Amino acid sequence: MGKIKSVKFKLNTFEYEKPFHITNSISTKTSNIEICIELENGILGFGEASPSFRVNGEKVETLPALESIINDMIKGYDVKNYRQIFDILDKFFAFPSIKAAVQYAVLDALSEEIGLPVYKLLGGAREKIETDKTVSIGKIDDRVNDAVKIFKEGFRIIKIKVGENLKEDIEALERIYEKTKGAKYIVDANMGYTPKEAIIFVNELYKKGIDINVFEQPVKAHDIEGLKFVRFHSPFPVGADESAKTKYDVMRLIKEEAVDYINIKLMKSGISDALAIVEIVKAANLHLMIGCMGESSLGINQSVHFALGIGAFEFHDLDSALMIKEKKFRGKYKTEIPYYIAIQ
Ligand SMILES: C[C@H](N)C(=O)N[C@H](CCC(=O)O)C(=O)O
Ligand SMILES: [Mg+2]
Repeated sequence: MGKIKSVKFKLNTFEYEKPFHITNSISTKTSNIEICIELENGILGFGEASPSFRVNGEKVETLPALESIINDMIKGYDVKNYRQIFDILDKFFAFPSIKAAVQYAVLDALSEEIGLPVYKLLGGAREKIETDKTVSIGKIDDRVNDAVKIFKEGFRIIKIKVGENLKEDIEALERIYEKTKGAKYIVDANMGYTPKEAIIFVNELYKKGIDINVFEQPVKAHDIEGLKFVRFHSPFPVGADESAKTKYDVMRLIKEEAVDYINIKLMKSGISDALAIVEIVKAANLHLMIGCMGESSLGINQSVHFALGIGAFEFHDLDSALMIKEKKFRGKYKTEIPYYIAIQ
């Protein structure tokens, strides 16, 4: 029987290879909750929550308290009826990373039970996706060296963090562009600019002939008017990340015509809202990318299967597992830089 017998939580901490510096935040480690669902027939399903206090107000230390509550609420449900379980987990909207990880563990257990990979359960749209890799904020020389290293490693989409110093950001972009011609760029300000600074930034780059594929979250999460202002004064597409957590956020962003791209992260939305957001964004004829927080390979596995299954994303920013020290790779996919490839 595919009925849930137990749900177990385990705290795992991973060190970043080097400090991960984005606007107003420097991380040296990431602490995640591993979820293991055991079915009555002994089958196991795994997921991982990588909570973000910065984005969702989730503190990792508080999350183990949910273990017994979630057990009480979903024990005895059959994973074949996973929509019933998703509806229950939707009530944990204040803990989106836990919602994501438990929802994924349910799909993983079902996948093991019926012998079909999760990406096939979700639609099997693609066999391969391309990821970017990220350059942190830092001294200009370090940012350029990091970008060149990433390019030489074989990545052709480079994510560049900006937002703490407009002048240095412009210089960094100019020098990175000179050394990585042929690459595509996602530039992420993580809410660091005012709307006016954001416009100066993109127009300076445009004048220098630098093309940006997505200008992600230039301004504060709740400044929807500011986002719209940037969108309509920017030569490049503008994306929402911190502004786009739930399907309701995304409906508002579309209504306000505030962005071109939505960055879906399972850690902000869970699987259930992420599925809804995909359809809403497609219906609005806008663009989708998928991103991550500080997931290890166990958590990135979730987004890889989601992206392969759904096949709707123009960009995949799924590099956190490439940025941390991990003893054992836990993904059910293959990595051939810059690609993540399905395994049957
Ligand atoms: C790691 C990924 N490339 C990334 O940049 N994610 C950030 C958020 C990460 C975090 O807050 O821990 C983003 O897209 O803003
Ligand atoms: Mg972002």
